[in-house]
Amino acid sequence: MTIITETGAQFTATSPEKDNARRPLAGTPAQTDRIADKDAAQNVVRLHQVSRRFGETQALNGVSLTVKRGEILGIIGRSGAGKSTLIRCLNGLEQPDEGLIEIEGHAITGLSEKQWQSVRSRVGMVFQHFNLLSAKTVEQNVALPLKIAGFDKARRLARVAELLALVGLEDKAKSYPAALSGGQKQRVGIARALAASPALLLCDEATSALDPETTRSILALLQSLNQKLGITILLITHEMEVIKKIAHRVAVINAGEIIEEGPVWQVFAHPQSQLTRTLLQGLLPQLPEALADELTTERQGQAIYSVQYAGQGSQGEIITQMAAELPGKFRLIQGGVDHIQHYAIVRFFYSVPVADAAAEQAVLHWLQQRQATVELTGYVSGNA
Ligand SMILES: Nc1ncnc2c1ncn2[C@@H]1O[C@H](COP(=O)(O)OP(=O)(O)OP(=O)(O)O)[C@@H](O)[C@H]1O
Repeated sequence: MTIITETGAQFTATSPEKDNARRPLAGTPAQTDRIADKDAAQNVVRLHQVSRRFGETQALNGVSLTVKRGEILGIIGRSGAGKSTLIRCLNGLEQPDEGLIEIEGHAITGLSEKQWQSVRSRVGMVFQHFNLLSAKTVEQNVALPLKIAGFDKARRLARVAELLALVGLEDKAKSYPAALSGGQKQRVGIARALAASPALLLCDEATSALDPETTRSILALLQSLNQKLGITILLITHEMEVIKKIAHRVAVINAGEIIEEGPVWQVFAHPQSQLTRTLLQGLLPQLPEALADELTTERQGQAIYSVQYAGQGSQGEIITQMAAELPGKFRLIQGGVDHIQHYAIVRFFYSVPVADAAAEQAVLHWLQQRQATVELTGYVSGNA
């Protein structure tokens, strides 16, 4: 049965018995289309209460998320958190048990295979292990989606040349994947993903198989494509470094649930969950190991505090200001400044002798006035 909705979109209702993998989910097509109309211009992706279970494993548990047009959203989580399941639900390889997924305002849950074809061209996919066809040249790999989309040979060749120029591989058109470096292979993967001019690029651990330098160049490429073409990017990763380099917003996923979400600078400056703090650990200054080993909860010797702060412009110089305005009242142990999205993210540790309660209070008061997040880390006997 074909249903024509108020917006003119056509949906073919499939029988759940016949097509279990693509059964319609919550919300009638007309309802979902109304939501779609309102948000389509702003949101390239919208997930509403999406769940997916494999036997006893709840891979996704009520995930709600939007990705705005032109945005780079990073989804970070540990192994088994549900990242791949989420991306597989977006590229049609997996169907949720419950919930709604829209791409550019069109519900993709419950579509027939034929309807899915037209959505598919709006979504490009970049894989961790590139997934290139080894028996085909670079040019042929990139041309594949164009061939499927029905481009004639002349248009295919013109578009492939354009795409290879975009990713900096003009001279590799006739090479085979085996003759390329990992970074070059990923550039081919990106060119192929962009072939049909998608609105959304899904990147599944796109840099995890690459060395740090190549990772940087691929992330720079993705960032420039986002800026030049305005393409929306959703990337999944287990590395905060990747998020920090290119994402505008980040969502942290754990056991199938989004546990934290926000602009990258904010999540770096004020992580809410313990998992986010753990994921950030390698990127933020830490207490020297010898000192961390000595920490106790018993008030004695020196109190050690950690400070997290985000400021714009000269506000990033909080450590030097503090030293100038509170001379002799604290001792800086370790600290650093990161620059993310026009914010200076400052983290440092300082100590004060517990015997000098006035200094301890003065420093705390000074930091609280500046909305810094201050936490007592512990105490050490003697000098910190
Ligand atoms: N086809 C499947 N059959 C059974 N269990 C599955 C299947 N796919 C995923 N799972 C389970 O669902 C959970 C989430 O898996 P998923 O692959 O989405 O996690 P992930 O965050 O991508 O992990 P990784 O980073 O290791 O790839 C895991 O416990 C996994 O074992």
